[in-house]
Amino acid sequence: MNGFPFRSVVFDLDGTLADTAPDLTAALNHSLVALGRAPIAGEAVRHMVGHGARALLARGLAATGDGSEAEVDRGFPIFMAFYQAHIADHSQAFPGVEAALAALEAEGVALAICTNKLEGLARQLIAALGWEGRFAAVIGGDTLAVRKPDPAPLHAAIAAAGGGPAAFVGDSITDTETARAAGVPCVALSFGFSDRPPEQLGADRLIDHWDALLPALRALGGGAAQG
Ligand SMILES: O=C(O)COP(=O)(O)O
Ligand SMILES: [Mg+2]
Repeated sequence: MNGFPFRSVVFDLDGTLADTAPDLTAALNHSLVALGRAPIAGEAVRHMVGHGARALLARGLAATGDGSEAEVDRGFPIFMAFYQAHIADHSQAFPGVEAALAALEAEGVALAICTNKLEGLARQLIAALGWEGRFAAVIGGDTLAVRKPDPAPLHAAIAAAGGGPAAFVGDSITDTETARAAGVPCVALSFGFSDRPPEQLGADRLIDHWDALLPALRALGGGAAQG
């Protein structure tokens, strides 16, 4: 056992490891315009992310008119084709991510991802950001039969990373609810895509920059962290 309190740390993807809002916004607006809708401002789209591509499209369609399943079915292939072709045109890691991941690796901590992004899209994005092979597990929204806030995907990510003590790092209420349901301590970022004030996420620790992650994890300790 190393001196670090956690053996594995699991990360959310959109709004946590990477600012993917510009490319998600472009894909959503491409789809909306193709269906004869008005585009939506990027700032509004940010807060619609976190439940997967279909949910983002459903929210965008509902905000601009008919949000029925039939409309989502119509728009989904349009969204997917565009997003897959432009998944990392503008998406990038948040400042400090690389240094924090390297510092955790230097502590011998295993890294994993638990996202509601479709696993295929998550893997495509991870490769585009140069992170292929860096994460012991990538659990997406369609990897299991359930997705966040169900605790199963987080448990699966922790198990694939070699087990606990584990902590989860995310940006949304979905992430903090997932962590609570899983009995895993949670650090939330204040600068992600949350649709509510970050102080209301109910995280064990809230950080304003990735530079603060390791001190927050150390302060959090491993006592309650069973994966
Ligand atoms: O909504 C998505 O595409 C996924 O979002 P997440 O990575 O924050 O879970
Ligand atoms: Mg997120």
